[in-house]
Amino acid sequence: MSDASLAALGWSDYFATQLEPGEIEATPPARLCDVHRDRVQAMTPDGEITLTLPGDMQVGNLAVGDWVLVDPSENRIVRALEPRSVLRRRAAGTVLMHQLIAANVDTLIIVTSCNADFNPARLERYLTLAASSDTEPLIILTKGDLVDNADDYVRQAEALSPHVSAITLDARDPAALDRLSPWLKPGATAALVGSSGVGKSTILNGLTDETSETQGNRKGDNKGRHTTTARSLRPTRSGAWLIDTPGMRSLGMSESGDGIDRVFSDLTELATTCKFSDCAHQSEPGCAIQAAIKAGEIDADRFQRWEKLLAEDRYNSETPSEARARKRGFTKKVKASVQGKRGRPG
Ligand SMILES: Nc1nc2c(ncn2[C@@H]2O[C@H](COP(=O)(O)OP(=O)(O)OP(=O)(O)O)[C@@H](O)[C@H]2O)c(=O)[nH]1
Ligand SMILES: [Zn+2]
Repeated sequence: MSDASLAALGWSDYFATQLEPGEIEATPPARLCDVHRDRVQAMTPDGEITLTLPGDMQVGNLAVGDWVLVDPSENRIVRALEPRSVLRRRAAGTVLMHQLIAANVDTLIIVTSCNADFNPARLERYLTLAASSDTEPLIILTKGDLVDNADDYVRQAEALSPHVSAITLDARDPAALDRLSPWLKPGATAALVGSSGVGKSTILNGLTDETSETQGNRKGDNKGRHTTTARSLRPTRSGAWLIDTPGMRSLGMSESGDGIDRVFSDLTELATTCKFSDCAHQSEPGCAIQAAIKAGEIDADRFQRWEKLLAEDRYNSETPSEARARKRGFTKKVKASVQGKRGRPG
């Protein structure tokens, strides 16, 4: 197995540095392309394999996109490598739990359209999701062909945060999809999120090719051997990978963590210069936020959306017992304990 063929699957130094000497030969790496309750599928430079889990490992701790080390004699996972990024959602239950949706995603492609779906608050939530999961956000504004002012939408989208790129296109036009190539280099991994009907399937189908030969085929092997195209991790024609699972498509934005601080880094920073450290940015004397709004330096609507996201994040990060306590009226006490948890991993 060559480093080049592993790199085509998304392998990088980030994973190589987690290995002990000799480990890569004894227990070769594989990348998960399908995670089911009873079975895990993985890609290797030699094709796709079905893996079993060791007794002390639960399938819930694995996600599509993860790298694992495999005992080749039994096709059994030995251990999972630390992912570079993780997308997760809050799971229903009595304690605060998370469900893993995808691992090792480089770019979170946020899809919206240049019309009724365009909504700054919704986009900020997705940007927050990208920031809290260590993925790079890219906003795609579809249906640019249906409006005269597509560039206005691009400007509005890029104004949402100091750290975002946006492009507009007609998702049905294959030539337009070529503009995504900087984010879809060989070995790179992307995932698409967005409301129903904005064009996610159109983009996915435009970038992938069901009949293309997959990794198992080598040059010179003309036997026509085709490995099954992975369903959840799909290869693009440019050699990148797209994660497409039902969980990914319906990924909400309830778990924001420190992502909000990163998307609104300019406001977070400005707030540290308010006179009072617990300033609510309403009518306190010496409030830097209100002063900046008055001076026209920041947009009042954006400030309101920031406040709303922070309040929602506090609410969503409550465990059921904290929620009961809040409802009983111990608001202050709960708030303090919930705030202490912000930004904690998993
Ligand atoms: N004019 C135009 N139509 C588009 C564009 N992108 C998507 N469409 C159309 O919009 C409709 C919905 O697109 P889909 O790709 O199915 O949307 P989706 O986001 O996958 O929707 P769900 O599967 O419900 O999540 C289809 O009829 C597409 O042809 C675009 O850029 N321009
Ligand atoms: Zn203030």
